[in-house]
Amino acid sequence: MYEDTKIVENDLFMKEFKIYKQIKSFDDLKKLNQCVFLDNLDPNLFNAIELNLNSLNEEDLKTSGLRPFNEIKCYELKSNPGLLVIPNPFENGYQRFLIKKCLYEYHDPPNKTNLDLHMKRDGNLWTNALKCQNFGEFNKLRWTTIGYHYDWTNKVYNELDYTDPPVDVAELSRVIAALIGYKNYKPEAGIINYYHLNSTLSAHQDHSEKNMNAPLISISLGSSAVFLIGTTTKTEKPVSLLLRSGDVVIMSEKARLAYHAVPKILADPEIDNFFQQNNEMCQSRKWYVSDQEWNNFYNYIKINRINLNIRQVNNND
Ligand SMILES: O=C(O)CCC(=O)C(=O)O
Ligand SMILES: [Fe+2]
Repeated sequence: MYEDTKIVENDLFMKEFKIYKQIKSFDDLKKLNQCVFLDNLDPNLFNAIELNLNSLNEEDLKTSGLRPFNEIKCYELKSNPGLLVIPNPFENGYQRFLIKKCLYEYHDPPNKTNLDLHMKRDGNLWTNALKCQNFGEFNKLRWTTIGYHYDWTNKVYNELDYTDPPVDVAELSRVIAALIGYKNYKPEAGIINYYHLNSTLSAHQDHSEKNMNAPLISISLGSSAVFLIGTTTKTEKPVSLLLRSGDVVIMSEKARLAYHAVPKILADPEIDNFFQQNNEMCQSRKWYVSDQEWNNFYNYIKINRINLNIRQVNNND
């Protein structure tokens, strides 16, 4: 999925990728003055998209850790129709839970990780990480697959290699899909990407899914990423978006097959803001993560990024 070795003449996507890869800090990024920050969207670049509760009710949003309906905003990038962004729609504190799940649980067998390609598991990866300085082998974790496990060699989803996606991820993605009008969305596969500050993800299209009509839903957690979103050709200059913890990107319709990439991960000077929780309100929620428990997850996530990427693979009957 991630390899796109096609050499293209006049590759403007690559040109941008190289510019952003060299950036060292948030200040550098701001000086460049080209990357779109989602907290202050330029109406010349984005259209507001009307969300719809459709078959949902406020309670469905609440159980998925989302804010009340009227507080969730969605925008479409005018230059790339179908590319939607939902700037952090989560309740305060809910991101702690998602991060905990990605670090502690979602990589457990039968889910697969890149580490399984060359080592046998010996207990839970995160429990082992905490016994080591600086998380030890856990730093080598690059991806976990859920649902239909992706076969990276043959670039297909393996029909026979399926485990139900985690319920919280499945429910959350169904709710997000419904809000943008996809009432029958089936979250059938997912990739959880784990990035260090010097990781990159090169330009690619996600075209292994049989179903190209269902949107691809992507949730950013932890450190920030410069995300490049282009069109179906690399000869067009991509737009760069800064994705911060909690931001949701949706690739739908014409943007479903757009080239995209992550040239840069940056430690976010405002990262603490995304994980604050109102303890009185949150303690009753099933997703509550106490400050004490949060500490180790926080130490990892302040210098790493997690991306949860959910797809429908098959066509609806
Ligand atoms: O990390 C991201 O934001 C994008 C990940 C991605 O494109 C993928 O997993 O296919
Ligand atoms: Fe992708």
